[in-house]
Order: sequence, then structure tokens, then C-alpha cells
Amino acid sequence: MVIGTDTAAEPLDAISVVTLKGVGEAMALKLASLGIHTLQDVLFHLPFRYQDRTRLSKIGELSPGSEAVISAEVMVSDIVIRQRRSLMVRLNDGTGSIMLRFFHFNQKQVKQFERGARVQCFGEVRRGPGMLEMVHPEYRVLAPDALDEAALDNTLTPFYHATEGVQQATLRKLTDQALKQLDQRLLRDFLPASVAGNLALPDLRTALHVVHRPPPGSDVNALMEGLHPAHRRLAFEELVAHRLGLRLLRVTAETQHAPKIRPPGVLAKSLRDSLAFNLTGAQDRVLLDVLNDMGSGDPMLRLVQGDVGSGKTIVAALAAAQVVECGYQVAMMAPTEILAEQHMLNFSEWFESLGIEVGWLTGKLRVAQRRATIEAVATGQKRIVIGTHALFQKDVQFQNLGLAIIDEQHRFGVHQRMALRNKGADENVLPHQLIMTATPIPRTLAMTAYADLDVSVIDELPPGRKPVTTVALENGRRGEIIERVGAAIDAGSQVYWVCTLIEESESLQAEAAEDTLVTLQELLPRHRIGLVHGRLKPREKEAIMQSFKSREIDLLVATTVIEVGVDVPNASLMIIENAERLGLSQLHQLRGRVGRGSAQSSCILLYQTPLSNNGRERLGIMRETNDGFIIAEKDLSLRGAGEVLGTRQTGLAEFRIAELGRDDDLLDDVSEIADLLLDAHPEAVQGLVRRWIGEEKKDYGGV
Ligand SMILES: Nc1ncnc2c1ncn2[C@@H]1O[C@H](COP(=O)(O)OP(=O)(O)OP(=O)(O)O)[C@@H](O)[C@H]1O
Repeated sequence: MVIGTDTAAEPLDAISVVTLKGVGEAMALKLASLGIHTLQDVLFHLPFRYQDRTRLSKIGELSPGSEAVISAEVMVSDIVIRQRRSLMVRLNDGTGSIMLRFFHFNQKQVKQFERGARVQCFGEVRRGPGMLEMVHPEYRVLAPDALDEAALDNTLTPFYHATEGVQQATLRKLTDQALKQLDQRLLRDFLPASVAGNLALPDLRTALHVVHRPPPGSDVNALMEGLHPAHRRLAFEELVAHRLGLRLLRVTAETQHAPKIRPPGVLAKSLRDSLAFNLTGAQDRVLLDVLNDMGSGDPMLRLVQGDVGSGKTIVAALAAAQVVECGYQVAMMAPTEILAEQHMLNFSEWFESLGIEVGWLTGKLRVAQRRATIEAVATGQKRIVIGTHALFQKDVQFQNLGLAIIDEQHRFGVHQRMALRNKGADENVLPHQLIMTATPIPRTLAMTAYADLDVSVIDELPPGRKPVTTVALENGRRGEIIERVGAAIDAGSQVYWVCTLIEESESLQAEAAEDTLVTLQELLPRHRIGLVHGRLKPREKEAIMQSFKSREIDLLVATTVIEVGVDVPNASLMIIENAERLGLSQLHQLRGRVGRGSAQSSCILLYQTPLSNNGRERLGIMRETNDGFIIAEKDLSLRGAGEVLGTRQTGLAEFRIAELGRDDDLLDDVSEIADLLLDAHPEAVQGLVRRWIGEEKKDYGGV
């Protein structure tokens, strides 16, 4: 079904937000930080909450804790000075009285609320001294002859995730305009009508109208929880698109070749001999899976899963050694600079003594350095290249890429894997792909996000590791904890102090960490304290991590940039601030930075009171178990929409609307419909992948 008229057939994903009224360059930048670039993005940025301002409530029927619109007459208005100076306005609508309270007010407001004026207000009803009250409600003064109902909204009022400088009102105006355009232009509904009908889901246009402007009487809870048919319609489409993307990756891989990696293994043997440890049985088994795949001549698509500290890196390095010995290049990609640096340090140590050059490519290199590395990669001088997203960029071309190692895959989208796939010199020869993740993958996630991959699990930790002891302590006990940190350092161990904030803003996080550094320096004057956060220059970060590794720093104050991959076996104590705000998987990753040596390690989770039930439950799970699989399962079932927001805002989350855990019951239909579309509707396949997965899907070409 095509919506709109042929005269205005420009698809909404091709129209920039700057064409909307009220969006200049500055606003466009702010919207971009919310992942909003086109009209389609505006429509897919869904409200997370609604208020019902469509009906009037009678004051006599209000109960504390509810939100309501009331229309009433001012009985008395007065400035009262008790604990605080406030403007108190008593209203009555014939059924009862309520007090409005303003702590900040101006003369104009005092005048507006003169006796006999009619006002309509919206706010949360609270129990006040003597009668119900609303504190700082939104209000408007009604003209004497206006109808009480005249100023009511005619749909539920949506609330969107916003950012600094982008108000709710702005987002509402933008969605109003985008919905209007949706009615006039083309946003194709790629799901055959029969499919949506069978699943009892609305068509795309209806679904978008309902989620943005729910008609009065809509089931607000269902909408907020993402269980309303309109919401499910969008989640379903996104899951189908995602599944199609993965299917296409697999289909292309199956029709193409990859280098046959079957060398004598001299290089890998030298590397193995240089290690101070033997591989665990699990590492050996997984390495064998990888070598078998790469020896077959078909492209490998293998996911290596291993809990934190299980030793994935060396498995990847041994695989890389085989590939290099066979004459091909290896690229290794990590999601953060710090993690990439960590791999860089390890790989350089392992390979350079064997005469293999390792290159380094991140977004923050100087132009000349970058140019030189790109050149050395293109000529094949660098046999191994390690980096971040910068490896995906167009101008990076390999002489003969044989293996792409991708660390922490859940942070990369499908489309980024697509981009890397195309880095081989010959388009019919794909590089092998080895994907490593420390996040154990619950079944549902495996069915969607990893549907195209073969999986190997490193299910054994290196010998001698002791489980980390975890305690949760209230923030008020910081003093005691700081003493404990001092004692641990005196006893020869190293400590992490992790500062977290709910905001994704790296600069706020960095500020919080700087403040903590100052406090800790005052309280622990004898100890060497370092600071690392995402705003430091890469070289500074690297230098600090290096000093921590070589024990020149005792205590490392850090933001969550150290979440993945950092490996300092002598660190045996970690303090995590505001632990109640973090998701379980993130806590597990952070905690995995200790317990990597043979010493007994501890992790202290500091929390602010009062604790929400969900927060309490999460901290409890962390205390009870060190098992990444259990934690991942719980994480998925506990993760509420609010928490997902964090990852959504980074723009790296795999899904915009769908949520695993919540939408699992759709998955069987998702795979059936994906098959149907692949068989019979190639244009829908193209369109859906393009709509939901991004630009790179053009690579899917005529599949
Ligand atoms: N078989 C082994 N025996 C002893 N130590 C090992 C073994 N394999 C790896 N290690 C060491 O264990 C530590 C953790 O390894 P590595 O950094 O590869 O873990 P990882 O699986 O990548 O963990 P994370 O996901 O937490 O980063 C490293 O110091 C590594 O040298």
C-alpha cells in the first residue's frame, strides 16, 4: 500500500529536518544528537510518556498522586511567608477547593490570580496542609466567556526524550509537522496488508499517528510500556528489517569465497611459546572452531562469547597469526579508544617481537599520521591494523584483508559490519569475520541480533581466578570506604574508583570524575592517584593507562570509559559510584576489571538512597552472582524503557523502537514474515533494510 499522492512522492527519509519550520542549523545539530536527521527520524522518535489533558476533572473527585486538568475560580490569592515565601491561590469549582502553590512568581502572576479569575491548570495533585494542592502547575487564565473545555487538548499529550536546548514543545511542533507530511507524502508501508491484518496490527500511518497523538481514551499504560498495537506495529517492522539485514549478510557470505587459511602455523606456534601461560581447554576448543572455519574457503561468520576475563584476546591473536602467516591482513575493531589501545598494547607486544608490524587507526589521529597509516595499510606493510570506528571509513582500503576481528559486537550495528565486509580488495572474496563479545547472549537476543552467526563459547576462566566479592553500601559510608581504599593500596594492590552519571554526556562525567579526584587527593595524600576520562587526548589516556598498568599509579579515578577490555591483573578493588543507576550488564563489565589476577578481589557498589525496587533488585543480583549468563538474562527482563534511553541516545543501540525481552513474542512471526518477503517481495526487503538499518544498506544491492 502506498500512502500519499504521487505528486509528492519524495520518501520521508530523504527529507532533512531543516525543511521543517523552526529548525535552523543550530537546532539541526541538537536534533542530530538525538539521532534525528530526517522527517522519518522525527516520526520514529517516539514518546516515552503521555499525559491526559483531554478531560476536566472535578476537584471534589481528585486523589493525591494523580495528574489532572481542572478549571476553577480563584477564591483567594495571597503571598504567604512561612518556611519559604510563596504565592498561594485557592481555587474552587463548585465541587471542592484546591490550593496552587508557587515558590517562584512575579507581579504579573500575582495580578492574574485576582479573586474571581477563571483558570485552567494541569499538574500533579498532592496532599497539602489542610487541602489538596498543586505545586507550580501549568496554567492558563480563561477569558470570562470561554468554555471550560475550550482549552483542553484533543489528544493525549506526548513527552519525548529531549536534550539540552530542545524543549518538549519543539518536539511536539516537529512531530505535528512530520505527521502532516506523512499524510501528504510517501512513506511506504512495506508490510503486505494481509500480514499486518493477520497479526491484528494497524498500518504504518495509523500506527505513527496513534503513538504520537493518541486519541482520548487510549490505553496509556499499554502505550508507555510499548504493548499497544500501534507500538508493536513499529517494533515488528523494525525487527523484520533487522532480521532481513542479517539474512542478507549471511546470504551474501554463502555465495562468496574467503581466503583459505591453512598455513603450517609456525607464527602461531612462536606466539604461543612466548606466552607465560597455557591456553585453557575452552580457549583451545574455540581456536580450533575458528581455524576450521577459516580453512574451509567459505567466509567465517563466528561469534566468540566468553565472560569477562575468560581470555578472548589471545584466541583472536592466534587466529590473526595464522592469517598473517598465510599472507593476508587482519583488522581488529573495538568500540572505544581505550579498548582499542589495550588491544594495540597487547598485539604490539605479541607481534612486533615476531617481526610483524601492527598499525593504529582511530578518529583522533593527526592528518599526517592518518595518511601514513592508511598508506601502509593499502600497501600491505602493516599486516595487522587495530582501531575504532575509523576503520570503517571509506578511504581505508586494505591490500588483502583476510580477517576482520570485531570486539564487543553489540556496540556495532549490522550496517557497520556490512561496511567492513566490503573492505576486501576483490569484491567476490570476503574477509573472515570473528566477532568477540563478553556479553553472554540470552536466547532471544541470539535469535535476533546474532541470527547470522555461528557461536563458540569460552566457558572456562583461566586457572586460579577467584570470584569477586561484591557488597552494596549506601553513599553515606564513603569515609569508611576511602579508608579501605588506603589500606588496600598499602597492602600492595591497585584500585579503580568509577564515577558514573546517568547523563551520557562525556563532559559531565568528566567533571564529576575531576571533582572526585580532588576529594580523594585530599583524603589520601600519600597515594598516587590518576584520572582517566573520555575527554582526554588519546595520548594522555594511553599514558595514564600505561602508568596504571606499570603500577606508577595506585588509584585510578575513571569514568565508564574503562568499562570494557581494560586488563590490569594487579587491580583488586573497585568502587562504583551511583551503582543503582547502571544496568546489570554494564555493572558486570565494570566489575570484570578486577578479579583478573590471583588475588581475592572486591567490588563496592555505592548507591544513593532512596533505592527504587528495580535498583535494589539489580544490586542484589550483583551481590549474588558473578555469572555473566545469569546477569544478562536478568538484565533483559529488568531493563525498563528509561534505562534503555541511555544506550538509545548514544545512537549505537541496535534497535530504535523494538526491545528484546518485551517484544520476544513477536519473533516467530518476524522470522516467518522475513522469509516471505525474501521469497516474494524483493522491493520490500530493500525498502525495509534501507529504512531501518541505514545508509550502508545500499550495499545490499540487487540481492
Ligand atoms: N589461559 C590463560 N591462563 C592464564 N591467563 C590467561 C589465559 N588466557 C588469558 N589470560 C590472561 O587473562 C587476562 C584476561 O584476558 P583477556 O583480556 O583476553 O580477557 P577477555 O576475555 O578479553 O576479557 P574482557 O572481556 O573482560 O576484556 C589477560 O591478562 C590475559 O593475559
